[in-house]
Amino acid sequence: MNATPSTEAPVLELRNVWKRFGKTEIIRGANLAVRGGERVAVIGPNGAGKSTLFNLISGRFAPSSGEIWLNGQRIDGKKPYQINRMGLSRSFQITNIFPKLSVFENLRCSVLWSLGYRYTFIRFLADLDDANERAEALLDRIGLHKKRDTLAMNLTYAEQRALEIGITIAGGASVILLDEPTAGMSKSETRRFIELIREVTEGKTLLTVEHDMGVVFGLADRIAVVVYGEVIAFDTPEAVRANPRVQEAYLGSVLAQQQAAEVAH
Ligand SMILES: Nc1ncnc2c1ncn2[C@@H]1O[C@H](COP(=O)(O)OP(=O)(O)OP(=O)(O)O)[C@@H](O)[C@H]1O
Repeated sequence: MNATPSTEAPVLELRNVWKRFGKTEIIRGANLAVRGGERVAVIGPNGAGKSTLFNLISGRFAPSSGEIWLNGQRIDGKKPYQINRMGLSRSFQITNIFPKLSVFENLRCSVLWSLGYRYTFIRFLADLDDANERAEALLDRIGLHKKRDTLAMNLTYAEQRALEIGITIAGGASVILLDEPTAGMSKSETRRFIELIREVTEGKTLLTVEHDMGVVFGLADRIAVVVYGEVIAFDTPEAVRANPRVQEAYLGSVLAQQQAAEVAH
């Protein structure tokens, strides 16, 4: 949808970003300019640096050099919570969930955190009408209304992943980073989950690291291909699929493997 060229300023931009661990260069001059509202899948071979890129964008690591911009403000070197308050939210998989709180309470905690409360005020939560309303609305959006009072630890795996997405969007961030959101799901769960992600990120900018090419081609407006710490292509799914450099470096072998796996089943 939003993959046509635009003169709008990018909402997220990496400018010549490098990351070294000791002497090892993991990210080597990465450039990326993501437009508002587009869905971007980041793909590439194992160890290419996809998670490291996410860690740099979300503030877990500071770049060795280069700049990262979010909504017109420089964010490289800022702390994760500062970047979060500036409008970027990253899923941390199920480690982000409080297993002994209910689904509703998990969502409410996230809403409150985004409003500036701390978990030590948990006893006052019931009085906070605004947070309650927002948490109820989130329950609907992620399709867990029937599980409102279920402890998070008793949810199915797919439901936990849905809750994780709810927690990630709870603060109203405009840029959402999801790390392999459908990992570990069956094919039918994956299909449903892609729909959920589409719905809950409508109007937001989404970046997702993904290995499953079905998810990538089903979800992404544009695909960023990371190989050996560089973004070697950033284009529409059709253009990326047809790109000889991408075919050679990554996609040719991955698509062949996936096709072989499908034939085998
Ligand atoms: N904190 C760290 N210290 C040293 N090396 C690291 C650190 N984090 C990541 N690396 C290295 O950086 C390289 C890229 O890792 P990264 O996890 O970013 O790749 P990836 O593309 O996400 O891989 P995968 O698809 O397998 O998850 C790997 O060789 C990894 O060992």
